[in-house]
Amino acid sequence: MCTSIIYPAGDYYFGRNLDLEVDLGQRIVITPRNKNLEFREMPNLEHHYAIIGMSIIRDDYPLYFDGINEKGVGMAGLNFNGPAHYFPVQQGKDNIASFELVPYILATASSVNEAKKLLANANIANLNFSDKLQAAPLHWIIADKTGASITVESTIEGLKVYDNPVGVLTNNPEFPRQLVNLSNYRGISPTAPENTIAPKVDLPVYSRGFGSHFLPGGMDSESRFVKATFAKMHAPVGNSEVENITNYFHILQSVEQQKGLDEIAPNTYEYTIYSDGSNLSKGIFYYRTYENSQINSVDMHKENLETSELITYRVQNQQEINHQN
Ligand SMILES: C[C@H](CCC(=O)NCCS(=O)(=O)O)[C@H]1CC[C@H]2[C@@H]3[C@H](O)C[C@@H]4C[C@H](O)CC[C@]4(C)[C@H]3C[C@H](O)[C@]12C
Repeated sequence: MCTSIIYPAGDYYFGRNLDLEVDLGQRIVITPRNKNLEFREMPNLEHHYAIIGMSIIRDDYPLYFDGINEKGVGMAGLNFNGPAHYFPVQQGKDNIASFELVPYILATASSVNEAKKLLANANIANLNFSDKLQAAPLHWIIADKTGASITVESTIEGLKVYDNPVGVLTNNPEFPRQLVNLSNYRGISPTAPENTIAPKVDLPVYSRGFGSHFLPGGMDSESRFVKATFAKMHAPVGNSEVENITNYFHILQSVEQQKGLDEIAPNTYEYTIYSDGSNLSKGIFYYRTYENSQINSVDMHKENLETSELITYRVQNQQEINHQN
């Protein structure tokens, strides 16, 4: 499972938890402005916005899981197994393969509004990157540095682009159903509720945190959607970049998957392989991993973005304990 959020704190911070049972060997990849990006059914992009994010590289192509661009647009692909449906190439449409969608949008959109325009005539084409890397069933969240956010879902009914008023995405079911389900938790609150069930009976508030007594805590997608929304909506705004990115990771940790809790096959468990988040205005990419709780960062603007070759950083996966004696 995965969870993606946009967190407002003066600047906006965007990223995700990547939950899976295997580490795919991803790296932090910067696609500079002059890296020729090829698309199966669309014209090549020789010059475009620079991108930074988590990705694997195959045949010199960045297969981004999530990322942001230099204009402050962020995008993440999350599993959508079941409802996801991609279509044959269609004449008269902008045919984009699912694995091309993140690089395509981030290379060309400077805002969520521009992304919407690009998607207006899009068809997510059922093309595989290769026999080994077949199309993954995904849906996507796109957000920008103004705080705008949309969800993109290609189902049997066609391509849907929804405004995302909570700035959260997890997995199944379809996005409108996640919002309907959220209504069930209208009463969840950081403060203790009034006794409305039996006002004349003394029902003591015997514990702190009463307002979130009915907050779901499961690993499933609906539970994470509700919990991440609650955590995000009530997260404080810090006074510095460090405070803000610290708050940001606390939100994602509220829906982190610990090893051993989500068995997807005998003795095989899904877990939060990495969490990442970027300051959309500053172009700084932060991440932690399951093994390394320290927050690491890569600033895209410290690289020469006018170049034409992919730039990669190894994911720091080693835990460094600060031994104090
Ligand atoms: C599995 C990842 C999503 C994590 C997630 O949502 N897990 C929830 C599982 S579930 O709901 O509980 O079943 C997705 C996110 C981005 C995906 C990758 C990117 O789309 C880039 C390429 C695309 C290729 O077509 C397939 C390999 C791949 C490298 C994808 C592998 C995999 O599907 C990734 C890594």
